Amino acid sequence: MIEFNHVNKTYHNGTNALKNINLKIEQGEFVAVIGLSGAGKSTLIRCINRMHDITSGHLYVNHVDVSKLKGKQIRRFRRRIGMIFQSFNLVTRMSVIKNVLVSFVPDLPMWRKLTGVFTKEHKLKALEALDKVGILDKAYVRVDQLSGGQQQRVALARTLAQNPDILLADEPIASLDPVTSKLVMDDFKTINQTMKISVIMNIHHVEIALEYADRIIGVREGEIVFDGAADQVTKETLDNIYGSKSNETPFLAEAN
Ligand SMILES: Nc1ncnc2c1ncn2[C@@H]1O[C@H](COP(=O)(O)OP(=O)(O)OP(=O)(O)O)[C@@H](O)[C@H]1O
Repeated sequence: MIEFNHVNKTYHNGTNALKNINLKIEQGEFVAVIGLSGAGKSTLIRCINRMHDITSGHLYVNHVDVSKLKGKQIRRFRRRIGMIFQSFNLVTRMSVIKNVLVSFVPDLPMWRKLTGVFTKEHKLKALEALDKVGILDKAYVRVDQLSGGQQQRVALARTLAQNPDILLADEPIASLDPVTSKLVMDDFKTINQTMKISVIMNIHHVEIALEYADRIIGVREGEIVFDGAADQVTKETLDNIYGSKSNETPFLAEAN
């Protein structure tokens, strides 16, 4: 479970990115965080795995007080929380399987990871993770020979190999075409449903958020202005989250 208790986040330049956030996310939920650019979505997600420190309040992940973690504890804590980025974060000159294998040696520097010798068991686990996202046949292909959607699936497989409880995804489909985006979202959904991994995703495509997520959190100027089931989201909800800009945004036209 993830629990925010009166959480505030102020950056060094004085930007108040999160204001009194109170939130509980149970294990296995699929949550989409939506809102305008600059609303605080990334900050919200990145506080969960301590990529950002909160300024005040309490943030618990599986009853661990995240702010109290130090050094090695943070690295160990992050192993159970996968993170997927818009830019995939892969080593593109290397094979797909090597990119997945690095997840087994999280504490080594990247050069040691990539030159490291891996056990047969690690290789089998990596292949299994690739199979789960449907790209087993690409295991020995260089990443730079794959499409964007396939690269995002490699990133997903690398995260799955870590055996996470939680998957944080920061705009995972922002650089993908609509068809590929759906395929990647299908993977997230399957992973969420079959492995009971919580998915917390920051996403700009509202219609996709409503289609795939069970729960929608609407953020506006650092505050949660909506928190409810995807099927409860109305045009008024979106107007409240996006303000007057909602009418100008084409992807909102399909909602409701
Ligand atoms: N490292 C930082 N230092 C200072 N201010 C920051 C930093 N990161 C984000 N901010 C500010 O905090 C606020 C929230 O930013 P955040 O990136 O969380 O928004 P977002 O909703 O994810 O936006 P986008 O959809 O454009 O990624 C914005 O005003 C932003 O300018």
